[in-house]
Amino acid sequence: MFKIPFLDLPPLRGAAGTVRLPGSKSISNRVLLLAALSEGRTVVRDLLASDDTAVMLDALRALGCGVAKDGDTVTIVGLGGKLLAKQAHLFLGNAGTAMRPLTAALAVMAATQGGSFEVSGVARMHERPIGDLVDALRGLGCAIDDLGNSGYPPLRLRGPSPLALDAPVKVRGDVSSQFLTALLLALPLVAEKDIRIEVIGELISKPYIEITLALLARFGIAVRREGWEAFVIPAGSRYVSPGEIFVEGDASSASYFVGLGAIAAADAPIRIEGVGSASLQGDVRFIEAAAAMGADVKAGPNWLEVRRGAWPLRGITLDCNHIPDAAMTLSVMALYADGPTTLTNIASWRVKETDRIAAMATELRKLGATVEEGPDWISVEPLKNWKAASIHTYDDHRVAMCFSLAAFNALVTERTVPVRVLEPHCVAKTFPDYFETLFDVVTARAEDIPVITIDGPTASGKGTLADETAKALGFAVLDSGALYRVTGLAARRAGLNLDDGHAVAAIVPTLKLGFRDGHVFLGEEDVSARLRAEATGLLASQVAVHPPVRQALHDLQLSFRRLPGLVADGRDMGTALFPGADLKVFLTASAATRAERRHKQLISKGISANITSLREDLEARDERDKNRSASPLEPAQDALLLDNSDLSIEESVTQVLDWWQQRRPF
Ligand SMILES: Nc1ncnc2c1ncn2[C@@H]1O[C@H](COP(=O)(O)OP(=O)(O)OP(=O)(O)O)[C@@H](O)[C@H]1O
Ligand SMILES: Nc1ccn([C@@H]2O[C@H](COP(=O)(O)O)[C@@H](O)[C@H]2O)c(=O)n1
Repeated sequence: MFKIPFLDLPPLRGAAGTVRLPGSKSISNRVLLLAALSEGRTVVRDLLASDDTAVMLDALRALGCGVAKDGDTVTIVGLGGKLLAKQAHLFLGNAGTAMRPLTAALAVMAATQGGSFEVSGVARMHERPIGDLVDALRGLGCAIDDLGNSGYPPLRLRGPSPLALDAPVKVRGDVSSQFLTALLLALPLVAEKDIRIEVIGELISKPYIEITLALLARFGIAVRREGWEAFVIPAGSRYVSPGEIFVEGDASSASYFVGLGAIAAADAPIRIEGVGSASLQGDVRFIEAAAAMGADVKAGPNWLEVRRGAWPLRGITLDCNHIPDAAMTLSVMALYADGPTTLTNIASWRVKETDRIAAMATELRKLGATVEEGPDWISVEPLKNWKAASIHTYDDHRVAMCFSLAAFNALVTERTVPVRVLEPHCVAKTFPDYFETLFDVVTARAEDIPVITIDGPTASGKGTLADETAKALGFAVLDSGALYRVTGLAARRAGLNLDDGHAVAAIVPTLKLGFRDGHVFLGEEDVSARLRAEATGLLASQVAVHPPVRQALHDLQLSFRRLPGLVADGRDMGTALFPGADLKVFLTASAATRAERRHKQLISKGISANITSLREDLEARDERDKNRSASPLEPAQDALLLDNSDLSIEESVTQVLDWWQQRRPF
């Protein structure tokens, strides 16, 4: 996950490949609660690992459930409907799928078994309505205290208190379908007689209720549905664990890749694994909306293949009540259409993680789009004159994921712009590795992928500065010195004459190099520590003088230029490898400072060293690097010089990030 303040997406141009979706959020949290209410053990496979499931799991632990995690499999030992803990304070973040059902289940259990439970969340959760559910539960006889504003969390659920289950339980269905879901999940716990739930108003988001009913059936509860107006939980209902259950991929998350295929999969399709025509989730019907806009979609039971069909996309007008979450994706696809796109019946957007109608309208306008909005609709015009924009994400995962599709503006305009996504880690709510997954299947022109080069003499701090800068921007790192070091080491081990450039160059293609978690592998051997030895540095500078060796390493170094960007450190990054780099830094420090730092570095690793000979070695290495004919160590003409003799690491990084920001259009 990109845990950084912003992520810049350079212009993207194509897409192809296979994406495996994370588990559905809606199914994951429902299944966890059902497993917790059942008796015995339930093995839940392919569970979504995200913020929302994490708060649910924490809550279940606090209530006394057994929870054992092994990768994306979680085993729950349920309560069998009996409260083990009679008091708990449950923090539920911004997870509506945890807040609403837990409120109902705990209110009902506290009423019948006694206890006191507080449920709270982040500030936005305390602005998300729950009053209709609370009213329904109070109507039943549950004792619920408002701990903040009436009608919103936080709440206290306490008991015992007598329940009146003879009359129908009434709940509004026109604000959030989660209120009805919460009652459907909670009331089987007390269904000694038939319990009838009646919906007031037009029920929205019906497909989510279908998920609830299907999962209830898997756990032994056969709810009788009377149209969408009434639901009857049969007398004697009892949760029975299915033993093992698989969570299907998240259909709402699929929408970004369906949109991606429609916009950018011009040659080969995007294959999406984990949802398909047999999916329980209503958002799978997003494919119909995407097809109406022009996407070419094929569907199997648990997979989708999407490629570009009509281009430009077609503007549409669509009632999106059945796909409220996925529909947000359409509003960004609309930028690539041939006419306006109007999405209606989306009032629920206003009470989600943020006011999504306002958020989408504001951020689309930043890109230059003409957008109109109403209480329950949004209309977006196609965009021709794109502006580089810094997209605010409102702590809303879907805003962040949707706007990644704006990075394909190169497909409709000559004047391409990058897109900055602020706080990209908000995707952790449902799809922590969203951007990594996206980068695996999209393509950009190499010259569009930003590069920062950091060249300079030995021990000036290039590697440290490159690592920290890359971390701040989410970029990859090329430690080109490591490639010369590994070549020198391998040549020495092979007994080669290091003055024979052709012989040394010939072993480069045979090296079985691996780069994993910041370590360098030669075959199966982790040679990272060996490479950092001073002696290996000297071997490196000996082999680095040969043009054939430099040529042999050339393409390998270029291959590090990957999305979303690269920081490359070495001696000739700005002069030879990336002459068009967006920012070039030439980093220096006095020889005395550098020798002192290297000395400290070695001593801290428990390696004894002599500061005078270290200084002699590094000066000798610098001399050789400066005076060789092939790509000598020298600043590029357009490099910015940074002498960090008197700067801390943090100050150096801040300087480079300032220079970088000055070059950005945001
Ligand atoms: N600005 C700085 N202030 C203090 N110490 C620093 C600074 N920059 C780097 N260092 C320290 O100096 C040492 C050498 O830094 P680093 O290994 O990054 O240099 P390098 O230029 O990449 O070296 P080489 O050329 O040998 O690969 C490290 O211990 C690092 O923590
Ligand atoms: N772009 C580069 C990088 C390194 N070298 C040579 O490798 C030696 C080791 O580099 P470190 O950065 O790991 O210290 C260095 O002294 C150079 O001779 C190079 O030529 N070009």
